[in-house]
Amino acid sequence: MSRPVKAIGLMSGTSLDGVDVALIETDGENVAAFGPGRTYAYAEADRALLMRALEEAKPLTDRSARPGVLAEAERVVTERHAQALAAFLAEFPEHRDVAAVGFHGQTVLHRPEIRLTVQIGDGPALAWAIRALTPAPGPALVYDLRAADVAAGGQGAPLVPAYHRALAQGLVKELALPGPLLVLNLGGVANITWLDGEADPIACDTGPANALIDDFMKARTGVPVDRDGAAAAAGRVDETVIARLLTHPFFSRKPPKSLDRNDFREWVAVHGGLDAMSVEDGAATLTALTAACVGAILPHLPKRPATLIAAGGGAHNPTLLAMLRERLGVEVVTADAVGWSGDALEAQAFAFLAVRSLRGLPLSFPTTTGVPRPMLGGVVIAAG
Ligand SMILES: Nc1ncnc2c1ncn2[C@@H]1O[C@H](COP(=O)(O)OP(=O)(O)OP(=O)(O)O)[C@@H](O)[C@H]1O
Ligand SMILES: CC(=O)N[C@H]1[C@@H]2OC[C@@H](O2)[C@@H](O)[C@@H]1O[C@H](C)C(=O)O
Repeated sequence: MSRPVKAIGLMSGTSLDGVDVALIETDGENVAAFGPGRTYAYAEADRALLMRALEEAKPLTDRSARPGVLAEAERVVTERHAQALAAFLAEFPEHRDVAAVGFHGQTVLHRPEIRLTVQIGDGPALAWAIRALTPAPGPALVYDLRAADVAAGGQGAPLVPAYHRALAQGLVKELALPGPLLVLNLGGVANITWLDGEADPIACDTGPANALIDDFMKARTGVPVDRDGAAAAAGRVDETVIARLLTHPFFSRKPPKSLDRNDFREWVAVHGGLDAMSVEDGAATLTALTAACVGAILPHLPKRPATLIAAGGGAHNPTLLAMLRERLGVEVVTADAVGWSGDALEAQAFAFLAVRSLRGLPLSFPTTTGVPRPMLGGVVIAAG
């Protein structure tokens, strides 16, 4: 192992729930130690602004353009990240000597088929803000981590597989979990990494995870979450709807493949029949859809996974975990149960990727994003 450094990852995911901040010690190949992780929730007004930004980003063709509300959204995203980092370093002053910060930003549009992915968040402005929070020379900041992959013809997502692989190496040794492993992130969108010993990891997005559930719950109850899957547990799954929704051509495509947060919104609005369902039945059907979409990836994998490790916010939803067990017929464990942090995993991954970027190591691979060759990535603002 090269000398590990302290790195912080900052992630604002597709669920638009807040800014995740996490610290790890890493050399970009292995993880020497996990530090703390925190989520700083967006206020309702910020969330509404980001929702509008997603709408207004739809016609973008230039990834640097910030028309309409996007300029304000970028300013707010940058400010919330600076505030989140300030709060984190105030709580953990012993980590002000951090060497690297990975800044994902907020994806507002993802169209890899036209080589376009747009993450808002002003790297130079955040680097400036970080200078005031850390002793000189301060950390290097790495941002815009998806652009190079997409420009080279890759999907630009998911990027966490390199991190999943690093973590799984330790796990296989320590816990002797039966493989192959499937690491499942249940954020706004769901993505998987399939890991089998020395084989190249296979990764892709699988379909919606919480975004559709959150939007449905917000529209029907005013609260954008089905807390602990309570509504879904009380409802009845409409299997006809699930079967109809799974006819979308995305599900027959082999990995690598990736999604925009809202790719299934219209499809579900047209084919889901949710308006006619009770809150419980709608929640149950959308939760089962998430599990069924993960099931739909299994035929595309070289070998059936023996263990599924669930991470991301959806891992807190016991109804969803039960549906995954039932539909996939695999052992389902949570990331926390294997000693990882399900809530901090993505932010940790961007800390890890920042260090990889600084060391000139690839972030993505032909089997994870479909990029033609292992790909470097990230824009670096050096310390000092
Ligand atoms: N106790 C809970 N019960 C049910 N759902 C929950 C619970 N806690 C979190 N969630 C869901 O998890 C979501 C947040 O997940 P997470 O933070 O992993 O998403 P993200 O990182 O924003 O998304 P992505 O991984 O797609 O970028 C919330 O929007 C909510 O729907
Ligand atoms: C374009 C984009 O931001 N994609 C996100 C999104 O949220 C989950 C899934 O879709 C995943 O592909 C990706 O995030 C994770 C962190 C990734 O790149 O691995």
